[in-house]
Amino acid sequence: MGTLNPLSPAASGDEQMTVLLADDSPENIQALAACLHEQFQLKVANNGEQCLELARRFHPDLILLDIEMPGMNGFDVCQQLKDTDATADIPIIFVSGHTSLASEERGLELGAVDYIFKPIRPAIVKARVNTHITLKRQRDRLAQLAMRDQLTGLYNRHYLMEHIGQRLSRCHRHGYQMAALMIDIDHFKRINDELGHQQGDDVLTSLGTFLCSYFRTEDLVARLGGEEFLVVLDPCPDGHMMDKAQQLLHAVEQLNPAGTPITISIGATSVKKDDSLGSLLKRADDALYQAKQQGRNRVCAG
Ligand SMILES: Nc1nc2c(ncn2[C@@H]2O[C@H](COP(=O)(O)OP(=O)(O)OP(=O)(O)O)[C@@H](O)[C@H]2O)c(=O)[nH]1
Repeated sequence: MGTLNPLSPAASGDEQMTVLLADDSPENIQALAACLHEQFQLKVANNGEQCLELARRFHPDLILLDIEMPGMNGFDVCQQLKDTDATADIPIIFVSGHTSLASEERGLELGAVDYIFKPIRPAIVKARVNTHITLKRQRDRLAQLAMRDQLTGLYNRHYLMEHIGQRLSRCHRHGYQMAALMIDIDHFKRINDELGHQQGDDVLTSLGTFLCSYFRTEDLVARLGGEEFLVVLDPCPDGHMMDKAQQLLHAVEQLNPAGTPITISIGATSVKKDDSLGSLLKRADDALYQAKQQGRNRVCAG
């Protein structure tokens, strides 16, 4: 979860979900682990700081969080997790000896999805954890359907629209350069016509997998639709953009995706201040048009 390039079987429903247990008492950890270890992969934090660190590192599917801990208490941990983009979406269940309604109310107001009283009852812990894990699976699945292209597993145009803004503002704020490559398979229609639509699909899937492995995980690879892909090189100094695009062109010439020789045309553009997704795509698309006009299997800059 949370990685920039997809192709992981996210939310397929088969993978083991991870639950982070945060409690300073070894007895409490043991009691929770006894309820959950058969079903889930468990991570354990013995204090608030460690909980934050493990949440950032492993992005668990659920956190069971004690309130009274030495140092940072559970409320502060919850607040910090919710205030941080990378961890804000992790569901949290408080598990606490504070049985007052005021404490439960505070926990839920901070964004926890549930609150369990100590001493715990195993059946209650299992039932509530299962409910929230099921909801998490369903949420991940919906996000997968909305944000990924179903054929290739790559991010789709909708994902780009939702997420490119963050990348553009980060690049402007920190003053580094990014570039976009719009990639289109040459004469793709012939592959469909001569080898069949299924072979066309296999070529698209194979090229998508290749693009994901070829670029760094920080870069963003998406399928815009049809036989058109977009790669956002993040970061990419201006001087490197054309080299990278040329290298890709040659790599694809050698690739033979699904046993079919192909070439691609690329429209390359560097990101400008005040770019929107629309203006970026327009420049890349115009450059791609030039590459097609000039005979294909080439890169043009826009
Ligand atoms: N197999 C398959 N074909 C698709 C998919 N989406 C679009 N296509 C086909 O992609 C082809 C695109 O054809 P054109 O737009 O004429 O482009 P082209 O043949 O690649 O020609 P140039 O881009 O000018 O080099 C059409 O035949 C579409 O039906 C898909 O998901 N799977």
